[in-house]
Amino acid sequence: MGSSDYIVEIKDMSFAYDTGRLILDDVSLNFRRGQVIAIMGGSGMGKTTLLKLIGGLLSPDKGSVTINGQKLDPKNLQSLYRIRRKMGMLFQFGALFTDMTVFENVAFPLREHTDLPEELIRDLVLLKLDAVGLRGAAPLYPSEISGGMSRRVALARTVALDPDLIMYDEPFAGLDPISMGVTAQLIRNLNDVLGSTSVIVTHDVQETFTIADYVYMVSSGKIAAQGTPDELRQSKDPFVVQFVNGLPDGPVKFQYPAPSLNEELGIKP
Ligand SMILES: Nc1ncnc2c1ncn2[C@@H]1O[C@H](COP(=O)(O)OP(=O)(O)OP(=O)(O)O)[C@@H](O)[C@H]1O
Repeated sequence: MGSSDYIVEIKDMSFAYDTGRLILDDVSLNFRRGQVIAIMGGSGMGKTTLLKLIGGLLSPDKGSVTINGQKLDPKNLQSLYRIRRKMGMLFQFGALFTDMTVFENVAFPLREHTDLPEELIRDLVLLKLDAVGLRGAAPLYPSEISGGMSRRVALARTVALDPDLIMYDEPFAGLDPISMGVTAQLIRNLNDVLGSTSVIVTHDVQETFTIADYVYMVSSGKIAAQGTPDELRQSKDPFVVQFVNGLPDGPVKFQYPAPSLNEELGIKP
């Protein structure tokens, strides 16, 4: 473990894809150990890109990402794999392997990355499934369980190797309100039980504010606001007010920039 209070330190980082458009523009953020951190913002604001940069799947054009005191260096693959081994990533929907049982899905990372004996794998898988309330579903196939249950199995699989840092991309997408609440509480509980740090990328203010310790709001490549959920709820910043209350128009415009409608329809004023 690094000595710093922060498991992730991002310093003056900028990133553009090949198209050249700057997706992240000189952002700095630090994730404190043990916390649940949310990254929020509208569609296409670069949230998933940020997770990929933290996971070392992309590398910054400028600035640095430090995990557990070790700077990510895309050229040093060995170090990258070692760091990544302590990360759990659940990317959008986290599809399960449909030809494997629930048990085998959760066992998969253990079999891939460890040489643990079969009895120990069995115990670890059952413990993880128990933590998400699905020990009884171990012999079932993904086609035999609901979407909400599949998400919980994917959570169990993500934490199978006891990661220090768990990243979730849109963990609530496509879930009914009850499953959303269950998933949110599970993310919080798994984080606390495992003593890890969790990062959630999401649009969902309601669920996120109930479990997050700290929230970053991303807009136009910058950190537009940050704080605890309480601080953000009380903020008078028009961007934060619009986002927290889900208002259709505000500093973030409902209309994509365009000529006036009259002009475009050829209507003379
Ligand atoms: N491989 C890529 N090549 C070029 N541009 C990309 C690539 N991946 C994403 N982008 C662009 O980068 C921007 C940020 O994408 P990203 O997926 O990080 O946003 P996001 O905030 O996670 O959005 P959403 O909430 O809709 O998933 C978008 O405009 C997207 O079109």
